[in-house]
Amino acid sequence: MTDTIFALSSGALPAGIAVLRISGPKAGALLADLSGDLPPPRMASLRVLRDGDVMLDRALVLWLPGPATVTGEDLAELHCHGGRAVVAAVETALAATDGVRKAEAGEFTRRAFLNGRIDLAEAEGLADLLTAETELQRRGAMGSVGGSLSKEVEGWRTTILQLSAQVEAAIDFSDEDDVDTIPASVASEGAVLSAEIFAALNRPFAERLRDGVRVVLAGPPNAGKSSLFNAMLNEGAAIVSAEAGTTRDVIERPVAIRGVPFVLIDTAGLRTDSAGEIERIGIDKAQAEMQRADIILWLGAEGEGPLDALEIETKSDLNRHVKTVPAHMVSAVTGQGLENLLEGLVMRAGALLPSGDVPAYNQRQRGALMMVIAAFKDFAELNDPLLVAEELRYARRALDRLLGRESTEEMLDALFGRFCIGK
Ligand SMILES: Nc1nc2c(ncn2[C@@H]2O[C@H](COP(=O)(O)OP(=O)(O)OP(=O)(O)O)[C@@H](O)[C@H]2O)c(=O)[nH]1
Ligand SMILES: [K+]
Ligand SMILES: [Mg+2]
Repeated sequence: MTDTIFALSSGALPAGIAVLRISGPKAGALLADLSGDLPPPRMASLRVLRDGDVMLDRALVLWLPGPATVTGEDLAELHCHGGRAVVAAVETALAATDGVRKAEAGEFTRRAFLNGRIDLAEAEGLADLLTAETELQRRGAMGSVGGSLSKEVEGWRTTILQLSAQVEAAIDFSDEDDVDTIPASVASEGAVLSAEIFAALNRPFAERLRDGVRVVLAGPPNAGKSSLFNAMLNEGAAIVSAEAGTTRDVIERPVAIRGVPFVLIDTAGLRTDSAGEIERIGIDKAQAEMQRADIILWLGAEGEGPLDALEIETKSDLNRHVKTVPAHMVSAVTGQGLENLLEGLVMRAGALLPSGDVPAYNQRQRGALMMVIAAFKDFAELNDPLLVAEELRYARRALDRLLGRESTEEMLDALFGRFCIGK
């Protein structure tokens, strides 16, 4: 029999309320033992919880019989007082029963998946949601949890099944030794599907929301990179001084600007002459960061930075007007132009990040979509229906894997390990 699992599903203790969730075949019996009777299903009831003769707490309890629950199993919830001793006492009482134990990280969600309550893409979205720190990340993850990603993939899967049916019919109706006609519609519909999936692969990746847009501040020594970096973060993270070559190491800070996740990166000033050994290493690192950057703020002489960099005129309080057409003029001292710069970055990030309106695919999911495209690649040239049927099966299986209908234990461990205990 499956273990019955329990965990604290609410936040860290002490807290106003602690929600203990129990899932599995013994959930009902445990609840009845603790609260004296099994309360009516799906209604919050106030009960005194007891372990034998010992009163543990007065709690709001919920009895949610399966399978129509989040885990697909019998479920009970105890809304206790959020003291450490109270929760510890209730947990000890629960664990005393055979076949009942504390849940592992992500185990509730894993059961929901195994019981078909959510598919794998939704579980991944949920993992992202629990770690989301910005509003945009939350909306992106909602796209998976709400099932818009799964719906899109389901649509492709249905098309593949229909194509398979057409090919199977062609095989059935042809003569034994003359199996070489594939309906023209199969090739054309296959090409349309393949193009659609290709377009989806070209959307911004789901990971981009988690990792943030990388903005690198670059330019010669003393251009004011570290000063601007500090001003944008509103903190003194980087050392600023009048000495050229102050910054050596790369300094990076994640920051949410208007709900959009960014990583700001301060780098060593670029120069070839008079740089000592340590500074030289810093310059190499700066150049590597510029390669990786999504957006480069160029604080050096106009036109001397990378082609797609944003020309920034710094120290605008000094009224030097050294650039003819700067994208932004800013002063780290007075804060002039700073808001405009941040606004401009948010606008630029829009094109680089998933919008939340269209599904975004993560690396694992993109791998599956690539396999579908590979299966469709030589479709038009294959005139053996048996081969085409095989390719279609392969494509369908790739989508099944995407949705988790064919998943390995190893992959599940990796995914559900990302969750915290109690989820
Ligand atoms: N007036 C004025 N001075 C600034 C401004 N920003 C930076 N400075 C000054 O310019 C000098 C260099 O600033 P940093 O921020 O250290 O320049 P950096 O580009 O990081 O220099 P390195 O790390 O050495 O490459 C310091 O003396 C700053 O006080 C500004 O907006 N206005
Ligand atoms: K400096
Ligand atoms: Mg610096």
